[in-house]
Amino acid sequence: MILELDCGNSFIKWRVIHADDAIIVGGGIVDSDQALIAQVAKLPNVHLRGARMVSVRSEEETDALMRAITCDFGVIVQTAHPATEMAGVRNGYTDHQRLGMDRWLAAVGAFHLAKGACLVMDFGTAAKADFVAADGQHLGGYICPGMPLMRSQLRTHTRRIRYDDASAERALTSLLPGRSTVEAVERGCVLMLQGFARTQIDQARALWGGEFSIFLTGGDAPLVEVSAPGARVVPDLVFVGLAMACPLN
Ligand SMILES: Nc1ncnc2c1ncn2[C@@H]1O[C@H](COP(=O)(O)OP(=O)(O)OP(=O)(O)O)[C@@H](O)[C@H]1O
Ligand SMILES: CC(C)(CO)[C@@H](O)C(=O)NCCC(=O)O
Ligand SMILES: [K+]
Repeated sequence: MILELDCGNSFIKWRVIHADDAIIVGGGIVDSDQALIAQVAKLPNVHLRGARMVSVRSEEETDALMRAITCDFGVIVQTAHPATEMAGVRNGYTDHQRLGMDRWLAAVGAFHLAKGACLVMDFGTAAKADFVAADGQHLGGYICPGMPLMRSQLRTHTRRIRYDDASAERALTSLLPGRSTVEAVERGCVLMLQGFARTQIDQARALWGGEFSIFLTGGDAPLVEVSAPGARVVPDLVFVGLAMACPLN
């Protein structure tokens, strides 16, 4: 079995898969290294043969997690590294090392699945869009605050915006004009994300006409699905690219 890890800025997504057929044995989302180790250790009958990881955290944090996994589960952790080219995709950044590895792996994974031009949008702590042309050229992309960052900026920098997580969730049963603070903020931020998605799709259409695939990933992808008709929602898109970057067989 193989342990796969996607370390984002707020959460670590993990799963354990069978080495030969990639059948998923278990997985989850945790907010700390300790919680990750505890959850993986709780899975029954797990015999890890290896581990692979993508991280957008600092080198120190990434190394600490790698060491903890090696220490607790006895496997070496392979990490994905920046590349100028992989699986037919050419990195479009002037300095390829600067492109976030989560974006790169999602783009490579999407191009592998689409076998053609694709627009990849990832809605996590940050919202990201990346463009890969039909010939595999990555054209670059966009980064803006995602739902958690927009919401926390408003809460932090205003005095009268205060509400709890439970009311935030209730506020999103509709997107009509908000009639309370929580509704106004939560719905306003969702409309920002949806507007971001629509603008990216317009841009893809201007570049490629109708000939492209749209991929949505990240924890908040469901919030923008209605704005991207025909998009493929692939929650584990980064893992698709990760398996290509770190083959363990
Ligand atoms: N089970 C879940 N656990 C945690 N967050 C979730 C879950 N389901 C949906 N979300 C939402 O997903 C968002 C976080 O997305 P994601 O886990 O993709 O972020 P991240 O990987 O930490 O960020 P980034 O990829 O930008 O570094 C949060 O806004 C959260 O509300
Ligand atoms: C944008 C984030 C934070 C999203 O996780 C990550 O991809 C990252 O740290 N990227 C480096 C900056 C860049 O991609 O240009
Ligand atoms: K991520």
